[in-house]
Amino acid sequence: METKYNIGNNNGQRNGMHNKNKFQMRIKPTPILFGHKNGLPPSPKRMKMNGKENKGNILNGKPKLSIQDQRKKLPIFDKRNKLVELIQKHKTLIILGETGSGKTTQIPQFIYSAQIHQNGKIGITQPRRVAAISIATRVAAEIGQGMQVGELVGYSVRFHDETSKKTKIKFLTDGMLLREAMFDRLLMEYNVIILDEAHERTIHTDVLFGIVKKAQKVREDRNLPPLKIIIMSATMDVDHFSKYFNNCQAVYIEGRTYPVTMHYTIKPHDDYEAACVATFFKIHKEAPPDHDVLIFLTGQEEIETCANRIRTLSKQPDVMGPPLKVFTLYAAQPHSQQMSVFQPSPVNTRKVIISTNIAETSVTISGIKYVIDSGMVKVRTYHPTTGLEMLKVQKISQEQAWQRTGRAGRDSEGHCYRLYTRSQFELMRKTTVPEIQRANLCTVSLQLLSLGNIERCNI
Ligand SMILES: Nc1ncnc2c1ncn2[C@@H]1O[C@H](COP(=O)(O)OP(=O)(O)OP(=O)(O)O)[C@@H](O)[C@H]1O
Repeated sequence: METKYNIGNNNGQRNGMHNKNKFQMRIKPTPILFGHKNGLPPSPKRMKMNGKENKGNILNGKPKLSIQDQRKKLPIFDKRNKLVELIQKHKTLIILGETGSGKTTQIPQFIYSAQIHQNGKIGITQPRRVAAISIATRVAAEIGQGMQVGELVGYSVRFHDETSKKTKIKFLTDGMLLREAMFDRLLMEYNVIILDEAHERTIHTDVLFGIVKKAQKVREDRNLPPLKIIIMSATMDVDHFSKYFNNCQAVYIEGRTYPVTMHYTIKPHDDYEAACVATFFKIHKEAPPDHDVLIFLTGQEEIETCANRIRTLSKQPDVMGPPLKVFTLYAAQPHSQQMSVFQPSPVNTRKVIISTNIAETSVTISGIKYVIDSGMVKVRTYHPTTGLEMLKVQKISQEQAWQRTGRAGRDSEGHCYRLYTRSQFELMRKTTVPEIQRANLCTVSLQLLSLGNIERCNI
């Protein structure tokens, strides 16, 4: 089952890519085999079973279920009572569940319905604003009854606060919670704090681990309302986190929503941008029009170049495929442009989104059937000797690869094309280097200083 393909003319490409052969690539669809312990993706057997269960719920590749029925189909839904019981029992809990199993959208609602928050707020952190806003919007829609974001469910991201006195379920970026902690280090507004996507190990989340742990202890010592802490991810190192939180309990939610078929390249190749374009056109030629595509690249320039190539090539007479809408997604874009990727594409039109790792975790973009993973990411690195901060393009970790895969298979079965070989994947780091080990710590040190968490600081 090998497919060889090439696409035509590639005018205007970067890096001297004027050779048609550069667009040739062989992709071998290979079912992936994984043993599973720490929240890594499921075995093919289980994926198949889930596929069977869910097949009848798809219409032209899109779910035909009501939003409430979609909730009920999530793997997490029938574990609700057990989860509520565990959350009630433990002051700190780690929850692991496969991507798309329903952790982020459902657990805050379970806590709210069971009144575990005791009229305080439930705060759920996200590493990125796009995720915080889109999830708050989804949860408000799930609660329904004409619920608007900013009422019971709200969000707070830099320069934008969409909450009110009524807000009990508040999604916020980890940076915003850190900022709130500078004004109230015991975080008294919240009775439950969920630190989501813990595997990302952003500086803000790492610092928050310490802040919430301390706030919990001080509140306990002073007989103040208790603070419950929940740490969540699909791909984290449970033992490590459990040890940090005094050997707290961890629970694993089995099952994913829809199966994702994995495809690895047979041979390594050295131009991932060209490979992304070639893979996209293979899909574009063969897949039904309502099957949308998400491509992971590293940064703005690369993404815009790739978007322009796709737009240009799609207009060529010898390129087959339905009408196309090309979107880009990266941090420097205005908010409205970022959120436009969530708009459904017109009937019989394919949507392709080319994104940085903004779309890597937490985000559900309805209609995405295919993920193309370049295997690369741009990261901020700090050189202590020169004092310079640089953006460096490097290979992703296995954790990140699984998160990218998890952007497909959320509202129907999906495919993930990894533009690296299986052995290259196996050579990748298992986990991502925590940002705190590679970034400039000046800002965060000052924040901690203002919190009184650093007693002497020789900067
Ligand atoms: N905006 C949305 N539109 C359509 N479906 C959505 C949306 N948000 C969530 N869903 C559905 O809810 C499911 C659960 O999403 P949720 O974000 O809770 O999963 P998760 O377990 O937190 O995943 P991850 O670990 O990838 O963040 C998705 O797989 C999808 O089926």
